[in-house]
Amino acid sequence: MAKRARVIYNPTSGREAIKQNLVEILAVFEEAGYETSAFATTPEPDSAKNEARRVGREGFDLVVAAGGDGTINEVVNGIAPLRRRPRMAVIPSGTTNDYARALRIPREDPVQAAKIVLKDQRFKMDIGKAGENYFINIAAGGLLTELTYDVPSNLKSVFGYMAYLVKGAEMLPRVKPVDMDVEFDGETYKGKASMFFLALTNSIGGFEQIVPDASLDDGKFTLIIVKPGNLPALLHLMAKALNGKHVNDRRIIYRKAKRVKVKPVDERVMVNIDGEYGGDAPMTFKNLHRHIEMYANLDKMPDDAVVASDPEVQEAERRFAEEVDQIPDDETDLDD
Ligand SMILES: Nc1ncnc2c1ncn2[C@@H]1O[C@H](COP(=O)(O)OP(=O)(O)OP(=O)(O)O)[C@@H](O)[C@H]1O
Repeated sequence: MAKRARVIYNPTSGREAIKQNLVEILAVFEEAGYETSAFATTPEPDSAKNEARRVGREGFDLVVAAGGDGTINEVVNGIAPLRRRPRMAVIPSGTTNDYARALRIPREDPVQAAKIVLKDQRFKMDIGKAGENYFINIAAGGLLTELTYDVPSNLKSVFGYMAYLVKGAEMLPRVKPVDMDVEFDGETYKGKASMFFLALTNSIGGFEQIVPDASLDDGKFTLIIVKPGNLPALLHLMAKALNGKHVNDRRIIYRKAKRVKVKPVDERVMVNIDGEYGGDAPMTFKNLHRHIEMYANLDKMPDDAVVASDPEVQEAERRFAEEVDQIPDDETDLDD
């Protein structure tokens, strides 16, 4: 029987880029040997997820998630619980496109993104399970969580993670460290933390240095716990994170872990999963090793200058650096 592919696309995302190129995109998957059909998502919740699950159950061989990060996350959530899971491909058309960045898939032209399938390069990617939800990029609690809800989406789209940082500088006085127990692969952190995050890729909001050594299929999350600090201390840490120098900073815990449990002692901690609210802690996070087979561009590409070359991101970086520069060094110590 011919291999079957379903392109699940968000007709509204990225100025309708996918919709406008749909005929060509379908032709690419046909050329790759798939009998290909398309499904346009609707505004109803879980539309992409339900369709992905349906075709997965029907035995389709490939599901193509075409849209923004939200659509891709839904497709993953649709197929992740299935025993027999179809392969996945990604055509980015949203604004941040973190997954496409991590998979080195072209982000400007959806037809070029589709053509990655013709290289026939695939690998089995780790995904995370957070409570009952699945994620492929990041789960976070504390500062980052609040920021994601507060940053207007147009700002988020232009500046990516930089927007979180700039906005974060304004919000930090409101961010209270929370007492929590974090268990990770037999170790425990007990104490106050400003934020924690668990990353699967090294691309978070278009910001590639936060997890400089992330591997997509090592079976482990990169866990970062940010210990409490005053406003300048945290800003300083973020400035270091801009060039990946935070990994050995004593104000954070930086570990690889397969299983992480976060338990706040008595306060509410909202958990952000791939950019959306995903429930409250206590929550257990599991790394599902090599769970989804994914088409990617596995050729070694030149070091990504992508973020740095974006003038808007550069401007955000400059503004952020200015703010951090105004902080006297002696204020950057921990206040715990
Ligand atoms: N036909 C549609 N009409 C209106 N909204 C839709 C439709 N299909 C999906 N949506 C909504 O689009 C959202 C998902 O957007 P998606 O992540 O694909 O793109 P984006 O928001 O442009 O990208 P990004 O997340 O990268 O900013 C979901 O909230 C979903 O309900």
